[in-house]
Amino acid sequence: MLLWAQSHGTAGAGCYARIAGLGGGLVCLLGYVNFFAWLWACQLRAFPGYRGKYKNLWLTFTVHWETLKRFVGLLTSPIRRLPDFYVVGCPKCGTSTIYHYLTLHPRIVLPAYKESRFIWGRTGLYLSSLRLRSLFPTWIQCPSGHLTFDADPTAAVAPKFASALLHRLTPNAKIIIAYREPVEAAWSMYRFRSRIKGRFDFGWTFQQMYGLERKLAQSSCWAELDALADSLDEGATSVWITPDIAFHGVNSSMLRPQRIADVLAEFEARFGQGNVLLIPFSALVSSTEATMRRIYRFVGLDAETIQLPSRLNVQPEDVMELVVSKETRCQSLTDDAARLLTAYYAEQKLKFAEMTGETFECHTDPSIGDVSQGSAASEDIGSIS
Ligand SMILES: Nc1ncnc2c1ncn2[C@@H]1O[C@H](COP(=O)(O)OS(=O)(=O)O)[C@@H](OP(=O)(O)O)[C@H]1O
Repeated sequence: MLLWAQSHGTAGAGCYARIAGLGGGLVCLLGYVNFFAWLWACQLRAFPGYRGKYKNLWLTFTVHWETLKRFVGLLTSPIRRLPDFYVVGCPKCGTSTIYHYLTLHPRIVLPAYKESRFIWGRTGLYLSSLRLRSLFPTWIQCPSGHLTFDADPTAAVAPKFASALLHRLTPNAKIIIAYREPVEAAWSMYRFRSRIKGRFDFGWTFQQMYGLERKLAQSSCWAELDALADSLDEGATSVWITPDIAFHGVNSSMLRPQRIADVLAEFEARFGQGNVLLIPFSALVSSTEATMRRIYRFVGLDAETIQLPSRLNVQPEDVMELVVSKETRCQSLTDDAARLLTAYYAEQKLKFAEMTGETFECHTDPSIGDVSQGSAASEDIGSIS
């Protein structure tokens, strides 16, 4: 080529440069297309609600901007921080409110997302320290004396696996667990999930969603996750999950994550009791400001001098990229749902009470979660699964 360019003088050299430029451009374009397709397969798997937000991924400017940010995130992983603390649950227990208040503290630096969904493949099915770092600020953005965190309550879906993974990657992290009367929280999740546009279960009835989750509960995925947790406990520093595991994790967000006794037991077993803070939903609702100051103190931040709004109710759609239908399907808990959910959580509630001495306060309806209804409904649970 060089000899050809010499024999054809400057015109030949210009032509050569153009061909090289075109070739280079094509390689970059193919690389980008490849990365884009891979990244959005991960994003949509971990966060099906994105489908409602972005109708046509390829034609949306913000999607390309997000793609570039994630590319830079992955490239610069080695100089990024790992989270100092996690809000691991439970869903529908005020985690968006907690997240919002955390963002108000001057010594807290925001992660890329409110919920990383890292354990469900946000950065691919290979889960390692470098992949996790890519979602958090660099050491320059988050210098010493500052903290960063992840508020991902989907960790409560598979607490054994999540605690084993997070403990392996960040053994000194602190853990915050908000909890709420589980029947009420599960019902809140049903109402929410059935209104997220773009999800396959948009508009579903409670029976449909309950049936799906009972079916997913039969899968061998949960045993696979437990085996992965064992390998992490034995020293593995990274694991691969499967697309099937990711699907089960993301779509089991109504029933499983309210198994509060299991969530608490798994995280305490790995991180130690002193590093786990339980936040009752009732305290968050009645004294949001004081509860947030408690959280700041727990993670080692100044809690006294900062000004806070007194009582905000932040909804997940305010802090996540979701489109939620305004139509509110059947607001109050149906008798049928109350029976099924009460039976489902009866054992967990007793176990939690034994572990902590805490009881649950109900906000929507004091009759919710009456354990006496439990045995009558246990047959229904069997028949649906
Ligand atoms: N301050 C305050 N007062 C009263 N209620 C509050 C408050 N903060 C959060 N909430 C209620 O918490 C529910 C949302 O919880 P999450 O943000 O954890 O949801 S999610 O898991 O992120 O989807 C959602 O509950 P439901 O209204 O029952 O759906 C919010 O209304």
